Amino acid sequence: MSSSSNKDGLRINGLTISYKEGTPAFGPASLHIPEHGIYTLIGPSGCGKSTLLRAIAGLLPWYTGDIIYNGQAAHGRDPLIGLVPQTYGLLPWKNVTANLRTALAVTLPGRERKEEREERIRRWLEAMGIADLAGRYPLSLSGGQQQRVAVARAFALLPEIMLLDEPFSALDAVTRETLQRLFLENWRTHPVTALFVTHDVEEAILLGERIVIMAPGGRELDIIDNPVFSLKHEDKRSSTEFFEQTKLIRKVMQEKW
Ligand SMILES: Nc1ncnc2c1ncn2[C@@H]1O[C@H](COP(=O)(O)OP(=O)(O)OP(=O)(O)O)[C@@H](O)[C@H]1O
Repeated sequence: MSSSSNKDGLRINGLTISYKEGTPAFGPASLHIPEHGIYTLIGPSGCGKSTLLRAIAGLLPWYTGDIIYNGQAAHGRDPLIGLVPQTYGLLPWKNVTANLRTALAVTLPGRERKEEREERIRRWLEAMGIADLAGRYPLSLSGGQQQRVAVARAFALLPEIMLLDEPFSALDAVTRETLQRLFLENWRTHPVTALFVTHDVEEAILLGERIVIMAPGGRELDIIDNPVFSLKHEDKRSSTEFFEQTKLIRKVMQEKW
């Protein structure tokens, strides 16, 4: 492998994922996300978005083709992957700090001193604006607060790849906008290679350097440059670029879905 491929990012080559014999739930399709890139993925219900994320996360062994990270098979080498699910995935019997502590203990056993780990948990809770909720239990938190915990937990793992499966879709519009901004601010300070699945065209435009539009069956991926991404976050929605990009994406969706 050449040394340039060591920083190649996430590469999916001719990937086909099937749950059982018969029609594949995804693919065959290919996709490349450069290291430290963030792409959003939008597609109709049932086209295989979650299936793709699960396969990248190593939770679905039934695939053909390659999932490669920085030049090496992702699952032989196990790059650290943070997954943010739609339904938070928090342990209800543990408080917020203990939820993060458990995730770190499972994922990075014995890799750092206790004080360092506790400090990192504290910093990420602060970065997500929930330091005051550290001792609370998940079921006493609102959906938006639980999702902040889930995002803090994913970042605290210091993953190489972050996969987000419609993490903000259950939230009201205002909470959702706050979390989009907060997520992006944190991603900019810690630019992990990320694939963010969403149903929402606006969210895809606000958060993706490039936008992947998936056709039914996950066999065709259109990858669209996104000039909106480089604008200041608070200026994005009112920009001409945002308006034009929305039109473009809707057009592709109408043609392909
Ligand atoms: N555990 C499973 N066993 C068998 N088939 C599955 C399983 N999970 C998903 N599928 C099938 O795989 C296909 C893709 O599902 P997937 O959940 O990946 O779609 P999606 O694009 O994430 O949908 P949505 O946007 O509705 O969440 C669907 O046809 C679904 O029925």
